Amino acid sequence: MSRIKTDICIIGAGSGGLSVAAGAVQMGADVVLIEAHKMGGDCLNYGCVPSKALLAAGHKAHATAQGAFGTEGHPTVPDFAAAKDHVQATIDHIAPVDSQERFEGLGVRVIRDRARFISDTEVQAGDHVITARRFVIATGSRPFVPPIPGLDAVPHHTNETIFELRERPEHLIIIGGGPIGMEMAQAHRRLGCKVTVLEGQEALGRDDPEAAAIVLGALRAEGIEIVDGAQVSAVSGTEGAIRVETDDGRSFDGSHLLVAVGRQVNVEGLDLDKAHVGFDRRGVTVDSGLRSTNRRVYAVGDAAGGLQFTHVAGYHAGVIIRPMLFGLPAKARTDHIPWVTYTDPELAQVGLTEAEARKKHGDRLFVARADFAHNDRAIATGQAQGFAKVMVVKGRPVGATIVGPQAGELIQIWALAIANRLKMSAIAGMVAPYPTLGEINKRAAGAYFSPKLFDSPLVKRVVRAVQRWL
Ligand SMILES: Cc1cc2nc3c(=O)[nH]c(=O)nc-3n(C[C@H](O)[C@H](O)[C@H](O)COP(=O)(O)OP(=O)(O)OC[C@H]3O[C@@H](n4cnc5c(N)ncnc54)[C@H](O)[C@@H]3O)c2cc1C
Ligand SMILES: NC(=O)c1ccc[n+]([C@@H]2O[C@H](COP(=O)([O-])OP(=O)(O)OC[C@H]3O[C@@H](n4cnc5c(N)ncnc54)[C@H](O)[C@@H]3O)[C@@H](O)[C@H]2O)c1
Repeated sequence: MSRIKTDICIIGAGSGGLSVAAGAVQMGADVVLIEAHKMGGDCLNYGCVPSKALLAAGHKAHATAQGAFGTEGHPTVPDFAAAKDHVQATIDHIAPVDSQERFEGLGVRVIRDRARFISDTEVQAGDHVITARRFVIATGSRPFVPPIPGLDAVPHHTNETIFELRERPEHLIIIGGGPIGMEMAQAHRRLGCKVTVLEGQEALGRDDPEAAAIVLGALRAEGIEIVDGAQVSAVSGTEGAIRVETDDGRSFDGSHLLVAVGRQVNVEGLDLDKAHVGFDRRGVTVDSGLRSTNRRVYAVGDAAGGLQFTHVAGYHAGVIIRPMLFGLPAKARTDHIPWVTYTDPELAQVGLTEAEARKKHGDRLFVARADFAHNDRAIATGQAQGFAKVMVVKGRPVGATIVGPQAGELIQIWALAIANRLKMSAIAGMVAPYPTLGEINKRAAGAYFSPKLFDSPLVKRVVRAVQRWL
């Protein structure tokens, strides 16, 4: 048994753990990083990266099939295996950034084994016992596979296996209409599969309903069957002939099954009780500074039990570096976190949705809105569908929703504004290049000011008075 003493011991080399390790070691801390499986975690291997690569392959196939503006479309059956080659090539391209070699090059000691606490101050991983001043739990999450009768006996995929499938599913049934379900639905549809999404409540139910309706309408128009209120209650059959039943007595037949009904955090097996670290099924119990019930132990990313996104894991890393390295206080905010569903059209959100803002701020809320139908660039590119709406309270944005082309890029200015508590005037005062999709944000800011300027009797009186003197 080897004994190692270090400043910071991180469990999990996914988005969160890698960000803490890179930051801490480059600022002079002694760092041990423990990974049981693949460097890069979910995002690189089974999540963001393969899903966006598969969507990109689907979007290309779709654009080729469609043609546009006088260029003839070529409705061929896309090469599904080639799309998977693109997925793997994308992972391979990015992997060196997350690799053991890179982190060892930075000075991190990387241990490839499963870690568990053996006391308040010690973690064991294989033959190593690591004593550290601070520990970081960055163990992420895995797909939740619900106890649906029959499911364990029926071949099914999760995000951990679907990207390996090289033969095109004839008819993919997806249980769950969240972001994973909808992104995978469109990628597979555009790569030539028949797709049915069975959603127990409402598809994209966490998003603004008006924006979600635009995405769902577009997906349905491509031929994806999306069934709301379809709570799956039983599954039967074999590969190629799968039957899914819902609790209202309906049944759906398909060739393949993908389960995408949410995530389960990886906290079991860590022996957290031996370190007096509290947890429940949502994750490690943390305070606003991401510190657990054991003051030496922090949690970041999916394991911290909040929003589950790669950029949140990265943000968490920045938050805990301050107290761990400098002894300074830090708090994690959630009000400025954006998220994007990368369907076509994209759906992006930061801060409060309209409904949340209405509930929190009541009559003080002003919703400033602009439509892509009036955005010249969107018209020129044939993408003039969707909108931006900005929730404004006392002259400052508290939330923004964008649905339409490149919504994920366009939301960033509102993420900046909310993070820095900028006023709407900061956006309205910006000159946006013409013609860009980004003008929609300036126009939304303008929509906030225009009633104050154009509908105000006071402004009109002042202008008339000044005109007499000029
Ligand atoms: C299909 C899909 C698509 C997604 N798309 C996006 C997206 O577009 N944008 C976005 O922001 N987010 C996306 N996400 C979410 C994102 O992948 C996660 O939020 C992110 O990976 C969380 O990072 P993490 O560091 O907390 O955990 P992970 O990346 O899961 O890393 C945790 C690591 O800890 C290791 N580990 C666990 N237990 C132990 C142990 N006991 N000892 C040692 N190592 C251990 C695991 O092997 C893993 O490598 C997507 C997720 C999925 C599933
Ligand atoms: N673009 C992105 O940033 C992105 C993409 C994919 C995933 N993610 C992350 O991964 C997380 C998990 O995504 P997800 O889509 O798996 O989960 P989710 O919790 O967002 O959605 C799961 C859906 O499954 C439904 N459901 C649950 N049980 C069901 C049943 N028995 N029958 C039918 N429907 C059922 C739920 O009502 C819900 O709408 C997301 O919350 C997000 O944090 C992010």
